[in-house]
Amino acid sequence: MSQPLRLGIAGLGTVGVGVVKIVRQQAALLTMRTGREVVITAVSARSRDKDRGVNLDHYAWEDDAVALATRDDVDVYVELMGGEEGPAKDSIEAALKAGKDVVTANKALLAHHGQALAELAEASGAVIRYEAAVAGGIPIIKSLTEGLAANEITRVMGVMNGTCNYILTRMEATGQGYDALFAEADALGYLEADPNLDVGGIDAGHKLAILSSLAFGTQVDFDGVELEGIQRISLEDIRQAADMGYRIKLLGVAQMTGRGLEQRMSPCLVPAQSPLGQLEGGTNMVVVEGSDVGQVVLRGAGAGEGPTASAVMGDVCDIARGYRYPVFGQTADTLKKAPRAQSALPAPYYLRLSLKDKPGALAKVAAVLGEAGVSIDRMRQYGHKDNSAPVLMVTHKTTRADLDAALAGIEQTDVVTEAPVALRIETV
Ligand SMILES: NC(=O)C1=CN([C@@H]2O[C@H](COP(=O)(O)OP(=O)(O)OC[C@H]3O[C@@H](n4cnc5c(N)ncnc54)[C@H](O)[C@@H]3O)[C@@H](O)[C@H]2O)C=CC1
Ligand SMILES: N[C@@H](CC=O)C(=O)O
Ligand code: NA
Repeated sequence: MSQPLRLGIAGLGTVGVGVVKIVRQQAALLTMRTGREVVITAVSARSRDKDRGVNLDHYAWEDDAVALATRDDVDVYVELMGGEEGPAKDSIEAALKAGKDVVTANKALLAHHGQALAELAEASGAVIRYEAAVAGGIPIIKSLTEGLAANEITRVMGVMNGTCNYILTRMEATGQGYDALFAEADALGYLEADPNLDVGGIDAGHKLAILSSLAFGTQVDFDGVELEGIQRISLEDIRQAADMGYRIKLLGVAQMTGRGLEQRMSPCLVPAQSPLGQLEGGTNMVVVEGSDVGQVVLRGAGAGEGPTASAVMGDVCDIARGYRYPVFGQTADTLKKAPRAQSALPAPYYLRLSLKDKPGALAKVAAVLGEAGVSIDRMRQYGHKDNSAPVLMVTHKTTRADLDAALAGIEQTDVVTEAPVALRIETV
């Protein structure tokens, strides 16, 4: 039998503890499947004394992640601390420079520094694996880099943030507000250290940027993702959408067009009975369209201890077996910088407006929409609060550019009491 594969794990939170448990509980299975014993030699986290429900006595302790990453008895550095800068970045760079393979769940880091890290890995002959970084337990990175490698990918889309899907579906099911649901998502281990990354759509945007690189052979371009979070979605929006046969999902879409790479992550209405519409709780779904394979749909747990640790350990198994390929599926020097493009594909939009309750207000809004070339399909005024009158509209198909022009015009009128909520309706 080959030498054991020795892991050094930095970060002993939700994911790190999950990884320790799998290494312990599945030791025989891991050896059988990889032909190598997989062991942990050293660990690191902020607090040594914290009770994490797992016994860490057998492992060496390092206070400093860089020291852990470069230890002689560590073959694979497993970074599970998180953060796009600081110890996560420093320690991964140190590991790569020392020629050690890296496994990480850190999408923020890869979204911001993926290209530089890929170049560093290639220069040192090391690999970086990151299945856990996108859609948790769903093997989407492996699917794109291996199973679908012979396809020209035309589109990648999906629901990629467990927290947002949990909050949106639980709001609908329980009528509760954000605060209570944050606490539930936290208890399930879904939240980022800064939950604004979740509800702001940023975490899902990081994931989409990584998938775009793999799908289209481009350098990761997180700043090119058009981002919108779920913070402005109210229970009222969820109920009105349900009433029309839709559910609201934080949906990411990336596609390469003749004009450039489109990447958008925003709350959208999708048909309630569609596969995306039926996703509950922390479940994610990724849809890939390939030139030869057609459409492939992957669904599973996008966050939480077990699913995320499962993905980390899948990467560890690949390294134990000796699978090695470039970080984004092709060498870093072949990854292109794609021009950015806004979606030109027209779609209907859901609009929720809060109008001043006075004569002529609605007429003014209708006029602005008309001038921008946005026509109204359906409209409903559904009850007054104080001096405002909530109005719901569904537009005919329109481009985002025309809609943005209309929204800007509406905000300039003196008849709205707050910025409109505009959600694309996807017929997926
Ligand atoms: N929780 C989840 O469902 C998922 C998490 N991830 C990613 O996995 C990584 C870890 O996430 P969680 O386990 O949820 O986080 P966590 O907050 O539960 O645990 C983080 C661990 O890292 C340690 N740590 C953090 N900053 C540190 C520093 N500066 N120096 C030393 N130790 C430090 C903490 O002490 C803690 O042990 C993050 O990159 C996250 O985005 C990815 C997919 C799913
Ligand atoms: N905070 C993330 C964790 C997994 O990536 C999420 O909720 O999806
Ligand atoms: Na994954």
